[in-house]
Amino acid sequence: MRHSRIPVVRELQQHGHYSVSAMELQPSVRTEPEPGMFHSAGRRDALCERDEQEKLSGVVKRVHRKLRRKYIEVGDFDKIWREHCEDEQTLNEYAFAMKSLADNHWAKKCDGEGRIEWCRSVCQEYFMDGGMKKMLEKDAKHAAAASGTPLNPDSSQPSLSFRNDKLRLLDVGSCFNPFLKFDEFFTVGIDIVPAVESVYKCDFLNLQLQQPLQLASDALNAFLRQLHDPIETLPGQLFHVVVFSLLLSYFPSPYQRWLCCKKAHELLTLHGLLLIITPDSSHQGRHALMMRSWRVAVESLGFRRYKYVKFSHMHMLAFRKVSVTTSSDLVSHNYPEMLYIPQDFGTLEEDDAFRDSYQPARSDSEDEQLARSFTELPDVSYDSDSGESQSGSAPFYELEDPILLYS
Ligand SMILES: C[S@@+](CC[C@H](N)C(=O)[O-])C[C@H]1O[C@@H](n2cnc3c(N)ncnc32)[C@H](O)[C@@H]1O
Repeated sequence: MRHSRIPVVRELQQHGHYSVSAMELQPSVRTEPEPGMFHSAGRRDALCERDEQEKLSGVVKRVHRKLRRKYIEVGDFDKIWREHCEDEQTLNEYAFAMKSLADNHWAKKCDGEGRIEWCRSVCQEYFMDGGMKKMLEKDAKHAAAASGTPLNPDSSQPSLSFRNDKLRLLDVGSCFNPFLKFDEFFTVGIDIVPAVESVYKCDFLNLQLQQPLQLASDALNAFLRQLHDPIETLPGQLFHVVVFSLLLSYFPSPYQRWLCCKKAHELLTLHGLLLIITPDSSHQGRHALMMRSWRVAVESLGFRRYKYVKFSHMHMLAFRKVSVTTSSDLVSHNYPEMLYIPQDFGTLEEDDAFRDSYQPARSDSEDEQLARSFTELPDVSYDSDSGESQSGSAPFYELEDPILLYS
């Protein structure tokens, strides 16, 4: 067997996909099951699997928690991040755990909630099945109505055809390159710690952006084929899709999340899509204000929301790039701070995507009760949503203090 240059893969090769013991995980705090509890080998297997899943998600959650704690204690994110990126053992354990969760647990039980499939279907609908055209028509109508001029029929026609062309997709925090298997994408997966060889090593926070290449699509694809590992620079306006799947909540500071969204804007072609998946097991209405706040922050960068869906453990958001330049005015608005998550305030909320799947966040009846108590109100501004979006729409006011937004 060829031994990989990637430590995580080497470990997988040496110990097999299921072995977590080699990772020197912290001992599990679960109590042993009562004798006679096992009614069948199947149940015993299920318990073993559950224990292992718990250990793996524990590794992931501990890394997130440690970063947050350090950020609160030290404050200097650059210093903390540098130290974090140098801590190879922790990073390798994390990548191993994440890949094992995806391969051996989420894939079997659909616990990952089909986030990758969701991204794929949004791209299909938007780029291939007329979604983008519909949005551009809607934009043109609004622009005409706002300016009081007649509608120009050419203004809504996208000049791009994706039927025969692959979509260039950048998967940031790719870990195990889940998009590689789809033919419609020319996938570039990047991660601070790749768990598979096809992912390039790259710290997105420190990625340098260059002037866009003025090249035809074939030449841009050729450019991507000859990328070298590690990636330290990329030209702007290169990708049709940028994916942040479970990435933003990794960072302890809202500013880092905002920086990532700003970079995504620069890396996307006009009309390209930014797909954000962020964990949250609570009912849709519970963090509706937070999601409204995210929307304002991301839209301030030159995006417009295209879709929003709440899965039981995640929010799924799609934003389309509607202007080449970023309009965000950092001085008079607090946009970066708007990309907050509950954990920023030292709450005990878990990283919900890594919650042990057998512990529901809330019972169904509690969920229903909450859903009933949540009143739908109309959106405050022009909404480019395709109609599929089902966000809870509490009235949103731009506040300077994100803590107020959260309360
Ligand atoms: C929770 S995992 C998500 C993995 C995968 N996207 C998924 O949905 O299963 C977050 C990933 O982001 C990576 N990551 C964190 N910060 C990063 C950065 N600055 N640049 C690139 N990758 C980063 C981590 O190493 C980790 O693999």
